[in-house]
Amino acid sequence: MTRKVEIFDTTLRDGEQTPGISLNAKEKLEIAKQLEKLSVDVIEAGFPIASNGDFNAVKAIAEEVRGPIIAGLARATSKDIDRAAEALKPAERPRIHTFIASSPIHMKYKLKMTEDEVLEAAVAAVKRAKSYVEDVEFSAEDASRSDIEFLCRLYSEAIKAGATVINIPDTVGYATPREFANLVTTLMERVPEIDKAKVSVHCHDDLGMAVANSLEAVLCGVTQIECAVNGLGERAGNAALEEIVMALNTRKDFYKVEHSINTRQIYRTSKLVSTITGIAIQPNKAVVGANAFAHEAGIHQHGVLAEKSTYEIMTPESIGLATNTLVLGKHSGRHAFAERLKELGYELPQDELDKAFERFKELADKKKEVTDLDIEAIVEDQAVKLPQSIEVECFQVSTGNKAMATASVRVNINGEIVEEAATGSGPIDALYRALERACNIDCKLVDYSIKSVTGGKDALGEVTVKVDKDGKIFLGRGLSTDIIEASVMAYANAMNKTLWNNGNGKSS
Ligand SMILES: CC(=O)SCCNC(=O)CCNC(=O)[C@H](O)C(C)(C)COP(=O)(O)OP(=O)(O)OC[C@H]1O[C@@H](n2cnc3c(N)ncnc32)[C@H](O)[C@@H]1OP(=O)(O)O
Ligand SMILES: CC(C)C(=O)C(=O)O
Repeated sequence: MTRKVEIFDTTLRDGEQTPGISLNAKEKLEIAKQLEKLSVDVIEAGFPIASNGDFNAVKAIAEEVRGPIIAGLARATSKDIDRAAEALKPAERPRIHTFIASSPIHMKYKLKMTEDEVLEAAVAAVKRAKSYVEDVEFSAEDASRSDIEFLCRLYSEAIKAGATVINIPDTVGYATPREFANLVTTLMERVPEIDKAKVSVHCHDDLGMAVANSLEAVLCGVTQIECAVNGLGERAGNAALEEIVMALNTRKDFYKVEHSINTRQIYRTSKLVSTITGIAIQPNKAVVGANAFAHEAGIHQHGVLAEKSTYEIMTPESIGLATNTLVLGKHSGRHAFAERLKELGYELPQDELDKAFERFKELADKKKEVTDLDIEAIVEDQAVKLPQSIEVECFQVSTGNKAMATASVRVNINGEIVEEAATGSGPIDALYRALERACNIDCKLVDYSIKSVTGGKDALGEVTVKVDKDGKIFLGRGLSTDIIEASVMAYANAMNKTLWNNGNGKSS
């Protein structure tokens, strides 16, 4: 039978120790209910002695959440254990998690206790916890920097005292995967009573090795992993739940273990935790980051369009995400662009598609990401385009609150290059006057409007103008990330139409 690894979620305890997070009982309960849906085996709901608020949160979770074991943390002291027991009273499946540090550094400087005193406190704590609940977890804090002889003695005595779970923490994220595997294996071999308890690990991410260390421990035979959603936790955080679970899933061929997590709830859980804690998820975060299922490069997009597994080792659906995304940007290719146009309902003939793709690439050089609205704007702009008799080759404008706006333009009118300059009440007015002079068209601007077609600082601006020429109104549109350029394009577009109306336009 395949071994099962239990997922002990400590988002609400160690996760809450993330600098800047303080959750109230209602928020903790909401997260706990989502963790229940995620189907974690254990929810460490808090540290009841820490505050009345945390006591109440653990109690509320113990009252309302059914299914997972509900754990409360306690130092190896009577008052902590009594408080934890009190908070956990309503739980269907309570667990008291008691701990004491075992490393020379912690014992000498923090606890000011000898090995024997720590051993005695640990045994007394486990026994006291056991007097309240059947399920007692014992952790030797800073195990990875502890003396192995002492550690074996400590775990052995904790199990004899009634611990049902012994947890091996890499409290300060110091161990390397090989060292941590050696530690776990040594304890498995040398603690005589170890088969009477579940063996757990709790890894921190100070050197970015929390997930790797936890997974190494799985290979050594541990049956519980402690982790937190989005990798939250003290300092650099804990092993990220979603990374561990998806590694076990995706590489089941390698780890060969079962777990109970409903992976389709991962994305929702991650979002909820991020929203409630206010800790944003970095875009390149494994599994749940915004880019985890996004492809930008043309070669990758082409591969994914042909067969998703070319560049996706797990499906977005498996974590509860509707779909992957092909992000259109400067690295994208024709395949992805054409596919997006199709999704947006545009079926363009090849020559128009080529033109639109060219404009898309020009825009992508200026913008980080080209959105659907940008693409629609490009296609629609192209659809209404008449052959251009007037092409603005370049323009320049200078303005200031204490200076007269001056503009110059160079225009190609049916192959003839004309340069002109003008002043105006503002940069747009100056440019429009220069354009009128260069094109020798006597028209009047009757309406000017500008709007942002897309969001962000690098959004496309769309300028629409109405121009009166001999009593007739001509509409012009311009689109650019530069609103001055969009204004020039819009006016040139309207003037171009006046020429076509007069029969002066020329097919380009
Ligand atoms: C590795 C971990 O993540 S462990 C969990 C860490 N989490 C937290 O500390 C969050 C909640 N903590 C708190 O609210 C507070 O620290 C409390 C309520 C637990 C204790 O507060 P205070 O009584 O004011 O003590 P303070 O936090 O300043 O110092 C810790 C005390 O606990 C002792 N202690 C630390 N760990 C343990 C332990 N496992 N068993 C027994 N005593 C311990 C320390 O030696 C120190 O004792 P001292 O007051 O006699 O010097
Ligand atoms: C309480 C223990 C498990 C802990 O949080 C740690 O050692 O990091």
